[in-house]
Amino acid sequence: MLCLRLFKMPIVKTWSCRKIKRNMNDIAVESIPEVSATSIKKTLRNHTSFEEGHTCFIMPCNLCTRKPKVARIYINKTTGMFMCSGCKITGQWQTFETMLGNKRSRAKKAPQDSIEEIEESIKRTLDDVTNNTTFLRLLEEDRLLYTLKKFKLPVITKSAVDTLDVRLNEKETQMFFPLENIESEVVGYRKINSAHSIDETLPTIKCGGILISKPPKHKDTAVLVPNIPDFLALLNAKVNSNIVCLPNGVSNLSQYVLPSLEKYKKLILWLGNETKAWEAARDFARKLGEKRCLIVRPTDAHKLPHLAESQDFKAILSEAQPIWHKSITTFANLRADVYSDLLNIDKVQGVKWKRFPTLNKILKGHRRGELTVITGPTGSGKTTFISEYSLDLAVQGVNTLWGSFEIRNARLAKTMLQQMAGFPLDENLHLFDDLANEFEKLPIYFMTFHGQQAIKVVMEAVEHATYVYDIGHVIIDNVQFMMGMTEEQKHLDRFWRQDAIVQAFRQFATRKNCHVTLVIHPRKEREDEDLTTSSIFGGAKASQEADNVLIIQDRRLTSTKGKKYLQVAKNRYSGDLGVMTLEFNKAALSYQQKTKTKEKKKSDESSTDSSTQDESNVIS
Ligand SMILES: Nc1ncnc2c1ncn2[C@@H]1O[C@H](COP(=O)(O)OP(=O)(O)OP(=O)(O)O)[C@@H](O)[C@H]1O
Repeated sequence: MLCLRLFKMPIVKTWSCRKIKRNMNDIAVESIPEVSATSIKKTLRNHTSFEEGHTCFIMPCNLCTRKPKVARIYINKTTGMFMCSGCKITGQWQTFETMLGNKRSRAKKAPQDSIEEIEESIKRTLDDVTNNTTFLRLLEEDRLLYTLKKFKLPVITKSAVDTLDVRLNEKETQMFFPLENIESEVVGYRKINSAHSIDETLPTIKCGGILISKPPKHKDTAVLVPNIPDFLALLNAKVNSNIVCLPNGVSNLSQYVLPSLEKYKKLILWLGNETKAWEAARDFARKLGEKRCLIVRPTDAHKLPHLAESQDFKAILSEAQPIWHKSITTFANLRADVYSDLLNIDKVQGVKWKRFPTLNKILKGHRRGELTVITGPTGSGKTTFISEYSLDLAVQGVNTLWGSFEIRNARLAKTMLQQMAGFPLDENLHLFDDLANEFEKLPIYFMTFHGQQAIKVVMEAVEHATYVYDIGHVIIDNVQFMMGMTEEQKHLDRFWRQDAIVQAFRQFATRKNCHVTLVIHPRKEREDEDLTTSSIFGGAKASQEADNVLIIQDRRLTSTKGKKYLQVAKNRYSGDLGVMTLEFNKAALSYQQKTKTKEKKKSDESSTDSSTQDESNVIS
């Protein structure tokens, strides 16, 4: 309860268990709409004419009463989320259906109170910023130079600054970049700080505003960059395309900004050379429609614009490559991919754990699109370990979705918080707020399922979250909680049912380029024997389909000096196998590997028994 209250967890009504909850800075509860592009089309056809855009269905808005011009409604093809360019109302597909009069309710109007609320919050933000700031372009040249440097922004020409309606507060500590919606109306600001804290979108990302260069270029092309400095560097270079700064950088691409990008036929993604940026480019392209996306390949010759302002930007943009390959392709088309894979071998190997260097040695890193299965005796610490392994990755920006069916989310969050802190929380309650604030910033989402669930329902929630939050790592603890029987499954035995679940997650991981970690209990085995890949419960499917198999082995029961360790029993990426000793720090609930001094290493090597000397034993 303490955790619930202090984590500001929203109270979730129980009308449906099909919810995903973000219990951190964004406390919105997202219900999972049961929609597909086909079902949306079918409903729309019965009511009105519509166009099919790259990411949305677009139709005139007959619902909004105060139209500035011809207002249009944009309906996301994947989630059914709608947004009106006139009154700015936005909501879930079910609400839209209700407004169309398709459901039980006969209401045919958008709820006026929500429209007023949205308009009011936009107006308040715009007034607030206008009243408390002046245009950056009004500064004298010397002062402008000084201010740009203070904000660590590229030094751009006065004529480039003149094209933007950027505003500066009186103290010259905050800058406000205008965000426009699809109708080129300013609907908010992106606020940056001279103290370099995290940028803020005002009033909310739900207004769908993006930062676009001015004046608009007639060409239907836009270059998408992750940061304001990149935006300014390209603006200064007068590239021949529109420039758009993504509101959340490479962290995620919100569905609310997709309508604002509908008008571009060609999008060039220039997101940078980091692993995260590289993955984001592929994910975002899928969301934006791969066929209209080109990518600036991450090579050393293509740094982000603000990192090397002397690069030939125009040449780099003209060499951007399509991300989409036809079903049949040739090596000539793949050549650029192969080259950049080889050039970025370290990044291709995945995100490295900070806490588990031995895992990096064996597995090389955590890669998208793979399936990891972890097993171990009951109570051996599977959840505790996976919690820390996923926390480590989330701290490094891996967007993570947890499905904890066995233990409550609040308890899991408490474990993670303690692992992040490294000390017992109950003895340090005075530090709680600071820690919780830090934890809230992590891209971790929790599914609110508890107890037995049908695989279909879970998969829908996982697919939805992956689209909306750009999830890169899904953890299911544990698979046995999806074995509940539906009518069609009654004839299948438990092994077959589990195989079907593993198969579903395998396909999901590959299709969505998302890493899935499944916790699976072992079969009943003799306690004095080590577990092996064939000890995993179910048929052979789990170990066959998995890219990585991790087993927690507990030798403490069979040997006086025996330890607990994690065995990598399968590793499809490099083939290396090995073990990592798990030394438990109860105060931190952590298995974090200690960095040993040379002397300690020497004395350990001479004293460990054969079963445990394998601290970082890699078998190639
Ligand atoms: N090496 C360890 N030594 C002592 N206690 C541990 C160790 N690892 C985990 N624990 C504690 O043991 C308890 C059970 O751990 P955990 O829930 O992670 O195990 P599990 O394998 O996931 O369990 P289950 O099989 O029930 O799913 C927790 O309270 C955890 O803090």
